Amino acid sequence: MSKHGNILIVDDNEDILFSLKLLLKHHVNHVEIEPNPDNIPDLMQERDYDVILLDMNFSQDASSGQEGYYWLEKILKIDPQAVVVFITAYGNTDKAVQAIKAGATDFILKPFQNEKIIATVNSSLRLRFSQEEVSTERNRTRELSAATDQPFKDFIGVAPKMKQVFSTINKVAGTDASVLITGENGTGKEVVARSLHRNSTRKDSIFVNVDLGAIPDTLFESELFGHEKGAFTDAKDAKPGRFEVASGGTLFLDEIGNLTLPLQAKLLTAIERRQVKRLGAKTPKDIDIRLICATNASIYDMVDNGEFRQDLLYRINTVEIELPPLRERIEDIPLLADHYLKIFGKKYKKRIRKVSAAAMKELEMYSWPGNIRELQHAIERAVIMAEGTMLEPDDFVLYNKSKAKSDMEFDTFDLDEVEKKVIKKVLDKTHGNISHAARELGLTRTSLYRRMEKHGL
Ligand SMILES: Nc1ncnc2c1ncn2[C@@H]1O[C@H](COP(=O)(O)OP(=O)(O)OP(=O)(O)O)[C@@H](O)[C@H]1O
Repeated sequence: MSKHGNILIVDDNEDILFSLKLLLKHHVNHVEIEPNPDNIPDLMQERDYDVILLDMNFSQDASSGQEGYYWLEKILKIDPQAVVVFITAYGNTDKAVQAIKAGATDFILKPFQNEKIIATVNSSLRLRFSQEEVSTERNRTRELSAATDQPFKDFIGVAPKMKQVFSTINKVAGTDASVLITGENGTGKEVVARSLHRNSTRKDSIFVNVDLGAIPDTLFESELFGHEKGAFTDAKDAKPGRFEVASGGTLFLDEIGNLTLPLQAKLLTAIERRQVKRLGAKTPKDIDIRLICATNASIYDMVDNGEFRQDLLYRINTVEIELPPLRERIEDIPLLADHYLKIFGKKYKKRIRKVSAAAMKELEMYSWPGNIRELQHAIERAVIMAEGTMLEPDDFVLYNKSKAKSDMEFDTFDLDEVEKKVIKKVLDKTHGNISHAARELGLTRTSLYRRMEKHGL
């Protein structure tokens, strides 16, 4: 047994107190004994106890155990993670079940068997330490997610495809269904995952984000499932995995397409069994997570090519949300540009009213390979560079700007072909809205219809 751990023993029988102290003091760091349960709250204020051994029956009420329950409740109120082991002379299965239901971890029977006491205290300490690791990891993750949630939590979109996304989020957020979010880089997959969590019954619990693309294969298991101390050379301390930390909340696995086939098999087993086993551990732990995955790869092609397991795909895609690239939601560009203009104007203390009409036209024409993230950076840079009160085309440096025009570059000068291409492009942009398309093209609706018919559009 380790010499770690502080133990508090509360029993009105002084003989028991002294014999337990004598037994345990060689095995743990500190043993405190206390005959009067009224002093428990003060003792817990003074020191952090890892395990509390608590008598069920104090003198006034000899065998019902009611006093034990009363003090158990008090202890758990002070420290909901407290590990309490009952001491009782009247053990039977019913009592044991009742005690565990009430929040006790275990119980030991009088008369004592020394080995049994040491084993119980030892496993209770292990439980306490592993709870502490999980809660330290949780706090760390919570701080990180609070930081990433901060500046850009608004979720903007009026394009029909985005309305569909919002409606799906509303329908599935409250369920525990697994969701697969697909979309190019920077289209907002993580934003969607966070919104699903925020609108779920798990919203007061944790959201844990794991970027599978950033974890080397060799660390995958220990990162996701955790490890015990000494499980491998660098495992100096035990560490809970992301699954354990996320238990009770939502686990977001980003870049799921990056997993190798052997790792996919391990992930599938964990999802199916709802259990994970730390590296080096003997027994698995139950986990309760809502799983959200995301990918920018065409996962169905990967299944066809044997690169992604079909059975895993079926486990993770109960509901699918497809995020459109920014170039297919042009009407959102002015809204997003405005949104980020406000944020960065404030950040850099610049009074910039708007994006000029000429600049906005360029933004709308650009293909945005990096999607919203690229737009965000473009606006940030423009805000920093701008000298006037409006963002002008020259304030923007768009990556491969020529790409902006690529749709409008023609490999023919045949006027008919060029006309067909232009009309098609405008119809795409207006999502087939004839009135809007006609207005953009400077045509009447009737003449647009006539031209569409001519080109078979
Ligand atoms: N609808 C939206 N409204 C406002 N901002 C958004 C929206 N969608 C995404 N963003 C912002 O765009 C940036 C990229 O979004 P996010 O990280 O969610 O994309 P992603 O698809 O997960 O990217 P990657 O594939 O690279 O992980 C973030 O800063 C996010 O706040």
